[in-house]
Amino acid sequence: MRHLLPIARRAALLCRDGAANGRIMSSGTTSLTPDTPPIGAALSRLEATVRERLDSGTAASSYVASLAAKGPAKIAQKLGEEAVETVIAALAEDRTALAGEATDLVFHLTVLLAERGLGWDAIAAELDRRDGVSGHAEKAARQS
Ligand SMILES: N=c1c2ncn([C@@H]3O[C@H](COP(=O)(O)OP(=O)(O)OP(=O)(O)O)[C@@H](O)[C@H]3O)c2ncn1[C@@H]1O[C@H](COP(=O)(O)O)[C@@H](O)[C@H]1O
Repeated sequence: MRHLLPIARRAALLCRDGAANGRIMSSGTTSLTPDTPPIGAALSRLEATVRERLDSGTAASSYVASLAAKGPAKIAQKLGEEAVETVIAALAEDRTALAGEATDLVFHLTVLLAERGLGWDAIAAELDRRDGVSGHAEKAARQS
């Protein structure tokens, strides 16, 4: 179900299932599971595990190691597949599916970043650098 080919079937299932229940938070975002750890802690823990698997995991016992053994192009392909599935879930207005697919997406991005020698600290630094800079203003500065 997670491959690109059956996407139409998956989209139909997602549409049939309809919107999932979600708890609306004061920020306007939706939490499906209360009392979860901060995202930074979750990403750091995942990154540490992924790095350990890339360094010393075996394909037989580790999905990360088995994916890495197929090379960066395969990791990138999986990331692309998960991106498409995330879009499908979003358009199906199924929050549970969207959270699951977005998690798959973030997981595979973590693997790709780590395999390329990057970690979430680099992304955090770039987000921090961009903080408060309007996208419109940044684009206008680029064009002038
Ligand atoms: N978060 C995840 C995670 N999310 C998704 N997946 C796996 O990602 C794979 C992708 O899904 P697919 O259905 O597309 O996989 P597939 O059909 O086997 O893919 P291909 O045949 O196309 O390669 C599935 O095997 C999922 O189980 C994950 N595998 C691992 N993790 C984390 O990574 C850690 C290390 O995992 P291992 O390397 O397996 O020990 C785990 O402890 C988790 O924290």
